[in-house]
Amino acid sequence: MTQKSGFGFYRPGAPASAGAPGSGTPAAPQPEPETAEPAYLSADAEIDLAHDDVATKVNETLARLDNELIGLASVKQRVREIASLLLVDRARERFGLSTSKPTLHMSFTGGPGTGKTTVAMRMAEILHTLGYLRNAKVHAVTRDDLVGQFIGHTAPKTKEAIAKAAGGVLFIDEAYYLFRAENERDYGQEAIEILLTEMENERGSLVVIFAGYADRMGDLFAANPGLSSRVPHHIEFADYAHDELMEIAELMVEKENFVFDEPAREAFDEYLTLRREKPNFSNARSVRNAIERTRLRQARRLVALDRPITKADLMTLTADDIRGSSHFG
Ligand SMILES: Nc1ncnc2c1ncn2[C@@H]1O[C@H](COP(=O)(O)OP(=O)(O)OP(=O)(O)O)[C@@H](O)[C@H]1O
Repeated sequence: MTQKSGFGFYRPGAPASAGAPGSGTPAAPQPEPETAEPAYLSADAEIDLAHDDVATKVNETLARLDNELIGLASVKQRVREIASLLLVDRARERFGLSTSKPTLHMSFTGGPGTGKTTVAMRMAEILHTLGYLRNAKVHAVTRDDLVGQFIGHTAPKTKEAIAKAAGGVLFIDEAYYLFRAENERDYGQEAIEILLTEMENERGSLVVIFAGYADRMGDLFAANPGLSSRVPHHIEFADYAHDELMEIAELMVEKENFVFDEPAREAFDEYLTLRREKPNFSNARSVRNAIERTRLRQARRLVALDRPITKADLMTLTADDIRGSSHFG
């Protein structure tokens, strides 16, 4: 038989549910509860891992991740693996099978605009659904939010950021800036020490994700072995290939109820070739910015038209809208 009850996250050691309140008749003196033994499932109970309420919600989030992000096959695979591990842990706990509490701190390495923040948001949802986090919030910070300029300023700043993230995810973007090899007395080290303590103490209610370029993150972990040992999950985000960036552009355009006509598609393809060679190219973020500027040029073109406009006009981004970019200059 498939058990369908009690899908709230069940932690061994937590008191068993008190059950329904009384029927209204005067309460007879209740015997002392014997022990607060958790109500584990019986050995012959079954759990439908693929379809119970929690698994269904997790699968919905994974499906959303699949649909909203083009490519990233290995990232999606890693997220799926972590979710599966936690679903199985949860099932084991319900049978009273002891499982060590997982450490869920992570590093997301990769260039800008490769989807790290978006995946962090979905990860937070999954961890919340599975009961590992109290909420699904991601509090994103950078060095400046954690490290002060003067002595005594760093600890309160770091603690405040941790307090804001409590119960959810603390996402530290460009985390390697916390470590400055050239300056032993840099206050970043103080922030790292506090993070380390809180990552251990708050294991059940805070997940820290360190994000940034892989090589520089490697330096941070190499210089801080204590940090490295507390971050067991490493997920790598590759730069997108040209065709993936085209697909990302099409997806973004479609989501906003726009279309590229065929010449616009060709123009955007050329734009990408030019833009990728220039400095500060930021993968999908650059694509999003380019589309926003294209929309500005479309708007300028439409308001200048000396004829009434149609729905198709409002939806269509043309080659001219794209070729107005300075990158074609
Ligand atoms: N694979 C993808 N498919 C579709 N959209 C994507 C993809 N990757 C990123 N995006 C979009 O690009 C934008 C930037 O992504 P995101 O902020 O997640 O990246 P990031 O790696 O955290 O970047 P940064 O470090 O620059 O903040 C977002 O609008 C996101 O939705």
